[in-house]
Amino acid sequence: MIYEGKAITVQGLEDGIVELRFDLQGESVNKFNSATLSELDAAVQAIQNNADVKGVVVTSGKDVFIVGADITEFVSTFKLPEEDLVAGNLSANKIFNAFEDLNVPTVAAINGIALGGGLEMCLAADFRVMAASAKIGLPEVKLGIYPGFGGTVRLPRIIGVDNAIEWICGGSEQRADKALKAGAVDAVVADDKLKAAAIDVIKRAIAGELDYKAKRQPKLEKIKLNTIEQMMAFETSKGFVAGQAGPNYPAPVEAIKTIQKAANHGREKALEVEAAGFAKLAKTSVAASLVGLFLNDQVLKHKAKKYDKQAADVNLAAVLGAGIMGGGIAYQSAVKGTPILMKDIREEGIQLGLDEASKLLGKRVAKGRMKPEQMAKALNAIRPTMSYGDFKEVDLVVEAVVENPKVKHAVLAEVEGQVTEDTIITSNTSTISITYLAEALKRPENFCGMHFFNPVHMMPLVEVIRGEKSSEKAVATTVAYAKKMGKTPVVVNDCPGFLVNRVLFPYFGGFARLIGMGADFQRVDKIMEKFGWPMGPAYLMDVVGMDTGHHGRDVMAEGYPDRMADKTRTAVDVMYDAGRLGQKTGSGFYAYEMDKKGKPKKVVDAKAYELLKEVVLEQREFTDEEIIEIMMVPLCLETVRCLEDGIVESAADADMGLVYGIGFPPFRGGALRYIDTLGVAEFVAIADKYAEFGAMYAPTEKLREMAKNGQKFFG
Ligand SMILES: NC(=O)c1ccc[n+]([C@@H]2O[C@H](COP(=O)([O-])OP(=O)(O)OC[C@H]3O[C@@H](n4cnc5c(N)ncnc54)[C@H](O)[C@@H]3O)[C@@H](O)[C@H]2O)c1
Repeated sequence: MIYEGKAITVQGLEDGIVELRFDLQGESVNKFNSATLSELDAAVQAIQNNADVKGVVVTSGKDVFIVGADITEFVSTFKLPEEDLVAGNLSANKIFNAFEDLNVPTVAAINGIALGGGLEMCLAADFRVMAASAKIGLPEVKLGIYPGFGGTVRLPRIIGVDNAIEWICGGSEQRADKALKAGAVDAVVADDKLKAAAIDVIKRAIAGELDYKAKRQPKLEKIKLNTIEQMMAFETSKGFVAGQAGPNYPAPVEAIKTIQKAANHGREKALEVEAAGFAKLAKTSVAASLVGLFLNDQVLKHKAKKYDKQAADVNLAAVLGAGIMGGGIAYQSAVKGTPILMKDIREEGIQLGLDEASKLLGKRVAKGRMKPEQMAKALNAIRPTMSYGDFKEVDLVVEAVVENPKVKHAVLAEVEGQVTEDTIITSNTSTISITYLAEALKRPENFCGMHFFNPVHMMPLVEVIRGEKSSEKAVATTVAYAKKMGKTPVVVNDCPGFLVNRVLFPYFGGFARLIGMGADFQRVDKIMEKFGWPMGPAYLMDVVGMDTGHHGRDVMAEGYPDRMADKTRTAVDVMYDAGRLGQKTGSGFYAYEMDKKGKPKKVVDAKAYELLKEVVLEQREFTDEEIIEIMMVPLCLETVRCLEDGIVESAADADMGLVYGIGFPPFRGGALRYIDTLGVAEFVAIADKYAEFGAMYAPTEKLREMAKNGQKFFG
């Protein structure tokens, strides 16, 4: 054994060839944490000091090569001053350089996945052999940063600038065939031949058949493009990538600028350019938010896993109501492998649900993401019915009939009489209290909320709502079924609107207030879209449907009369009364025309402005910033209340619910992260500016305490 650490070992194989093996003790995958990096330093030195070594094969003892950096370490690292971050990257790079500069040939044997720092390790080797099933990539931009272990330097010098920009700015994983074609790897072999093939490459390099020094040289030099070629490559891609990423995600464009700035330098200087740009990105609030989001997602996955033990199997599900939601739920369940009965009381309802499912499946087939026979199988897994015939076999029911408490009470009691004593019954209600709905049931312990978002196949969130009497088994089974459907479940406690709608309605409340004070809804939409929302509030209301918004607002007003009951008629009342329900009726705040692809396209409609005059009570001037504040403060404060009231268990649950459920701008991390970014004290001061607007804008006592004590939601 030449070197033995907790993450890396180096030992002789045959004929002077050594194996440098990554195998992080106590973990299921290899990660490039700081301890592994120090071990790499020591391992490379041990190889340098051993005159018998003739070649190095880098392998992994796990199913994957290296999944990337240990992102949990980013939180504290990114808090360091910029110059310390630069110094940290440069000293890490010294280790990779020392490996690259070994006076013997090196090869990486890539199995499973090699991402981020994992791929950067491979790029520092002379040769790369890849298993056919493996994937490689540099996904750092997804965290608001770019590669910092030499990826922006080595990759363009290996696969060319255009390819490197595509890989780094897209952040996606590349399959072996694409990696080979781009020249990122030298060979692709069957998975079980990987190590043998890598050893063979090293033997040929030792024998002089393969010139490892010639292979190494371009990585040490400037990029081989002349001035005009460079301009073409960099300037064109900058425009394109900026357009794709949008102004709120700076990392991809910064990556291009870095490659460009370093293009005419050799390795050492180029790495300095990379480190400087990396440190700048690491200090942005975008990086903090996206890293936070990644870690919050891990927290949720971990929590959901804990429910596995108590969950019962769901081999057959049923959905009541084949409407917009019921059709979507049936599709999602079937596509992910759980057969489902779809019951409605109307024949045409069932047909609509089936049509929607086959349309979605057809799209997947057309995009090559599904084979026709898989489509047939999924369609067969949806069993339409107008009776309770097979309900004795059902493990879990999702009730998705109209949002009316009386109808829901009747339907829930009816279905309870048709299923077994163990069947879990859930409701997809958007706003009605689960504890209240449970009053219709003989076995309320078997009941909880399972709140999907529209469109079901696209939206990642499912709120699982624990009513007062819901058993852990009911919650656990629902969480497990949501996971099986490919969704991210967040468990919340019961209250009107649960987490997501409880928070969303105050946001609409802010919107109503703005309209009442004379703000132009189109301007509000534009500002909020620039802020990062997928659509502004007026457009969103049109998509959700004015009837849903109107009804939901009433339920919320009843639940939280102090802050959510409107004192005057609002823009939504006006639209609703005029029958302008939004996209579904062809007009709402906007009018809708069909574009060439048959999708509704919004256009300005003077009639809407005419109608709104009734609710415009004054004419105030607003800056863009004020509009953002008036919209965001109520949403953020309600999120704080949900946390304080124990509706959500943690800040991570709350923020992920908002990002996954209503498309809260991911680069802002969620409502609580947004407050942290502004500073709790600054946020409280902003809210206090609007004290005249009443309880919806009033910070809680606890938040004021946090502001006073300099506390944050995330450490
Ligand atoms: N549409 C959304 O954006 C959305 C989002 C989340 C949750 N929800 C909730 O999902 C539920 C359904 O909403 P939707 O938008 O799909 O409504 P929808 O009107 O499109 O569909 C309701 C369906 O239920 C059927 N139905 C009525 N009574 C029934 C009964 N006794 N048995 C079986 N079927 C019956 C109707 O025929 C209709 O097909 C509501 O509780 C709603 O609040 C809706």
